Amino acid sequence: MTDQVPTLYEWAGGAEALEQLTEEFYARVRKDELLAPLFARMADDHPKHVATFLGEVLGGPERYTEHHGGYRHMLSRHRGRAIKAEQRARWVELMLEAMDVVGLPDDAEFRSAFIGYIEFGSRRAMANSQPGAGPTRRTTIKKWGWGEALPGDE
Ligand code: HEM
Repeated sequence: MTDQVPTLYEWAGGAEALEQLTEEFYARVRKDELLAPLFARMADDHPKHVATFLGEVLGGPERYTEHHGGYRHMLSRHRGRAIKAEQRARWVELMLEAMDVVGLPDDAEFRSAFIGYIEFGSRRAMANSQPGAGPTRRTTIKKWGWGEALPGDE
């Protein structure tokens, strides 16, 4: 039975859907007064890399680990950035907007699981970005699943 449950990655629509999401999201980030300064030197392929990272988190192929430096690279990109609480909150807000604009599935089960990860990941990113943040015990990308509500639950 459990084998038949799709991954969040499959449910979202795979790599293509996640790339659309991050393109839409970073287009908003670039225009946002709170976030634009943090991302002023972001490379053109940044949205694609974050889509690859999210795909791995959501149970898709482990491409970020295999080709983009994995967990440690992601961590190094947040280190020292001193992300502020209001910047994190805006990041989450724009991500939720982008999900609707690109039409990610909007069933309660998918959204609660995905948003749960967005909260988790953004809070970790903020904590690890603070000056003097210590080393993390984690060395690999955290995987995220459906949690308490599987697809089709009422
Ligand atoms: C679920 C939450 C998050 C995930 C999954 C995530 C993921 C990533 C990844 C994978 C990279 C490296 C991309 C690459 O390999 O090129 C990155 C870089 C970065 N992230 Fe995040 N991030 C998250 C939250 C945040 C938040 C909340 C902020 C700030 C408000 C932030 C700011 C940045 C910045 C400034 C960079 C470097 C951009 C550059 O290259 O100039 N991230 N993030």
